[in-house]
Amino acid sequence: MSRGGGQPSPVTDRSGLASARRIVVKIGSSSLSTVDGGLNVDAVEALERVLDRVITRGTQVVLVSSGAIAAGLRPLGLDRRPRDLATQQAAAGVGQGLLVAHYSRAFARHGRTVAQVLLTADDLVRRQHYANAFRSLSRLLDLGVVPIVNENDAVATHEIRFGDNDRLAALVANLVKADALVLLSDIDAVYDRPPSAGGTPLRLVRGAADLEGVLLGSAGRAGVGTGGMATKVEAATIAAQSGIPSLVTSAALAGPALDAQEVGTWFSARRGRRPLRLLWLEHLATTRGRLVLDDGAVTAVATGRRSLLAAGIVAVEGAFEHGDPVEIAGLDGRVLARGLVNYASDELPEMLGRSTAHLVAALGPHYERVVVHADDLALVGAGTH
Ligand SMILES: Nc1ncnc2c1ncn2[C@@H]1O[C@H](COP(=O)(O)OP(=O)(O)O)[C@@H](O)[C@H]1O
Ligand SMILES: N[C@@H](CCC(=O)OP(=O)(O)O)C(=O)O
Repeated sequence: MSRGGGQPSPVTDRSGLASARRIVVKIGSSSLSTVDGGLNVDAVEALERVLDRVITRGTQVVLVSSGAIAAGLRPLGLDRRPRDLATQQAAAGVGQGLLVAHYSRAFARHGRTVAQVLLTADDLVRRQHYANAFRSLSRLLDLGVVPIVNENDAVATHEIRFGDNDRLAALVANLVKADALVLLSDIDAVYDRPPSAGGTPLRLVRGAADLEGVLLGSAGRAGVGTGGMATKVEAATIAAQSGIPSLVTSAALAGPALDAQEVGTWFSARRGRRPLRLLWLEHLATTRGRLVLDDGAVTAVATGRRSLLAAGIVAVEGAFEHGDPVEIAGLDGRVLARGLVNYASDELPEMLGRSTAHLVAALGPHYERVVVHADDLALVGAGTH
């Protein structure tokens, strides 16, 4: 889904943040937890003070807040983020309520109401679901409510999880047609190497070339954050592909950042933008298998942007159903695209390498000629600018 009417974001550099119409602000667990693992109520209140000021001057804010699992640790007697899914779900179930209770109290100090909005990946990629999520979030904003979004961790399974809220925030920014995405963490900027290795902050990222040689490490505080800087840069890239610029900075600098001061790392937006479904396919979908193509089919798909026909497929790997996401690779094993497949893995082997004329003769005139339609194909790295 593109931004409203395909209009580019009016925010082109940091200075635009001070007058943005609508922004998505994401805050990570590392900024919301105390050193000993509890929920940092001071941090919740500090963020509320900044956001209240921004909303008062006329910017609509959708807050994507992590911290459910972190907030659930202490009540469950856990001293670090659990590894297994069931305990993560339990911690999130306990922590999410506590987290939103703190936000409700904090925003009430300035007479504001918040709404908890829990999303799964499905809510953002299936057309009817995202229309629903868009309607709900838009209505909340129009009513002056601050939506507080998180992944629905208590029920999310490995298959359907975003796993990190950085990318969730980028998709939400696309969904609500935000002017900018602000990612708040425990570090003031993206550095050219992890902080343990020193390094210098990047001020501006215009595209992939500005990230060449940059080392993005894992989460800073063991047992709290999840994705580290890599998922923030990926989120900023997804947003850029949606025509939305991003700022990565620390929660401590949220005030100056939203007042458009020169802090953090600014990712400028790309001009063209891609539909939400293709962004999901390229960056988020869990693939179920792989189609291996001959060289001609690789060229047709990668260069010609053509649909994939059975004639160009030489092997099928994995077990998948009709409609599942699959990897599309060349004979050398390099993945060139991801796509939604029109056949199940057990239907394909007898079709491989056969021409369309042959298949029509064998399977009848109504058979689906295309194995992966061009509209359902996301070239890997295509959005890298
Ligand atoms: N190149 C880098 N630049 C900045 N931070 C980095 C880099 N590589 C790794 N990091 C780490 O990423 C951490 C932020 O990620 P994370 O802990 O997942 O934050 P959050 O909980 O806010 O999502 C920083 O504290 C830092 O230690
Ligand atoms: N949804 C999870 C957070 C996942 C996540 O991305 O955390 P973080 O890397 O701290 O932003 C939670 O609320 O605990």
